[in-house]
Amino acid sequence: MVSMTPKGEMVERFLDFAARGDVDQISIMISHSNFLVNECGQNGWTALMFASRNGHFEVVKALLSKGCDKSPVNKSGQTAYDVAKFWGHKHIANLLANDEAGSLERVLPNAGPEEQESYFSREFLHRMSEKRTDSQWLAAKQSSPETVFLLFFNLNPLVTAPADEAASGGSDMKLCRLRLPSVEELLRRGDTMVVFLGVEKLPESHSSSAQKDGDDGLTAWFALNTEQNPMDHLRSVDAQSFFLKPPMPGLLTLCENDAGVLAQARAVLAWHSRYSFCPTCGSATRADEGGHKRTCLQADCKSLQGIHNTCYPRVDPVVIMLVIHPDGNQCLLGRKKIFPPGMFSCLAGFIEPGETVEDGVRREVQEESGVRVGPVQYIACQPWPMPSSLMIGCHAVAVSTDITVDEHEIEEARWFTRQQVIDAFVKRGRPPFVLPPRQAIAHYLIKHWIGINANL
Ligand SMILES: NC(=O)C1=CN([C@@H]2O[C@H](COP(=O)(O)OP(=O)(O)OC[C@H]3O[C@@H](n4cnc5c(N)ncnc54)[C@H](O)[C@@H]3O)[C@@H](O)[C@H]2O)C=CC1
Ligand SMILES: [Mg+2]
Ligand SMILES: [Mg+2]
Ligand SMILES: [Mg+2]
Ligand SMILES: [Zn+2]
Repeated sequence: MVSMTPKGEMVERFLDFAARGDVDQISIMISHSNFLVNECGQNGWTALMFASRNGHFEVVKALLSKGCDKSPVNKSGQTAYDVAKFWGHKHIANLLANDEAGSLERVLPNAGPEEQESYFSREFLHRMSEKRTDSQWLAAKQSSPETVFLLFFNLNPLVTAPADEAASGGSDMKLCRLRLPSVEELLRRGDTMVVFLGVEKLPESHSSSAQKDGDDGLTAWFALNTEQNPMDHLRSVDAQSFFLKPPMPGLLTLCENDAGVLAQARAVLAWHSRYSFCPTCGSATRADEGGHKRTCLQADCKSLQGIHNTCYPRVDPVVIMLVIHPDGNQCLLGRKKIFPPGMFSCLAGFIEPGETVEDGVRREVQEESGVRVGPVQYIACQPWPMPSSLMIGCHAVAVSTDITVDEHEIEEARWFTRQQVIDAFVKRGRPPFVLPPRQAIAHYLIKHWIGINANL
C-alpha cells in the first residue's frame, strides 16, 4: 500500500466528509485550512465533485462560499456541474451553473441550451418504482387516510376551477385530490383501474421520526379510471368539481404541477384502456406492479417468457422541428385542417422503426413540405399525454426551399420571416398568423429561435 503524507491524509479525510455530506466537519476543516476547497484526491475528484455526486446541497453551498473553483475536471473530463447533472441533482446543477462562464460550455463547446422544463414535464412526485412490486406496501397505502387519489372518467380528469376563475382567465385548473372515504366504493369495484403514481417528495431535512408504527410517513398518490360514470359512487366531493373534456385544449388549462402528474397518470391509464387484451395471443390480461405492467393470463403465452415491451406502458417518440431557411432569417411552419383558424405550427411526425431522431426529422419534413433538411440539433423535449407521445424538439437547417405540401396531412406550409414571427409573439397590428399555445413545445422551439437570433 502506498503510504500517504499527512497532507494527503487530510485531503482524503476532507473529501470523505464532502462525500458523506458532513457540512459541520467541512466548515471546521476549511476554517483552519482553506486550501482544501480546491484539492483533489487520488482518483482526481474534488470535494465539490463528491458533494455534487451525492446530492449534498449544503456542502456545495459551503464550498462555493469559500471561493471554491468550479472549473476543475476529473479524469473523465467532467466538472462538478456535469457530475450533478448526470446524477439528476438539478438543484445543485442550477447552483453550479449560475456562473459567468458556464462550465458545460467549456467542456462541451457545442452543447445545446440548458435542460428546459416544459408543460407536462414537471415531476413533483418521486415515482418509487421499487415499491411497484411490494403489494403489501401498496395495499397499506391504498387504505391510508393520507393517500391522495386522482379520478378519471374515460381518461378525463376530475378538476376544480380556481375560485377567481374570471381573474385567471379559466387557466390554472386543479386536479381534485380525493381521499379514501370519497373513493372507497370505487376502489372495491372490479372495473376501476388503479395506478400507483409515486410519493410526495420530502424536504431534504426530513428525518426518520415519522417512521414509528411501521408508517414511513410518505404520502402516496394513485390515479383511478372508470369507464362508467363514477359520480354515483363518490362521497363528499366538492360540488364545483367536474370532468375536464375534451382533452384539447382542456388539458392545457391545468396548473404546471398538475400538468406534470396528469401526463404520467393519463398516459398509463390510456395504455390500460387500449391494451385490455394480450397483444401477443389475444387472451385476457391482469394489471400488475401498481398498474405499471400487464401480464397475460394464458399460461403458455410467449409474452411470459423473457421480457416483452408489450407488457409495459407505451411511449411513442415523435419528432417536432422548426426548420430554418438557409438564409437563417425565415422559418417553415405549417397548418393542419384541425388547427384553430390562423394557427401555424412546427411540423411533426412519429419516428419510425430503425430511424434516428435526425433521420425522422429529415423524412417527416420532406414528406409534409417537400423541403430537404441538412443539420439537425436537439433542443428540448415534452411528454404529450394524448395519449402517450414524447415530443422530441429540434431545430433543423433547410438545404432546399421549394414547398410542396402533403395535402393529406397539411393544409398549408409557408416560410415566415423573423419579423413576422416576432409580430405574432407581440400580437402587433394584424399578425400574419397565430402561434401555437405556450404550453406546446412548438411554441418554445419558435421562441427559442427568435431568442437565439435576437442580436443579429
Ligand atoms: N406539443 C406540440 O407542440 C405538438 C404535438 N403534436 C403531436 O404530435 C403527434 C404526431 O404528429 P403527426 O403530425 O400527427 O404525426 P405524422 O406526421 O407521423 O402523421 C400522423 C400519421 O402517422 C401515422 N402514425 C405512425 N405512427 C403512429 C403512432 N405511433 N400513433 C399514431 N399514428 C401513427 C398515422 O397514420 C397518423 O395518421 C400528434 O399526436 C400530435 O398531437 C403535433 C404538433 C405539435
Ligand atoms: Mg405530421
Ligand atoms: Mg407526417
Ligand atoms: Mg409520419
Ligand atoms: Zn398472451
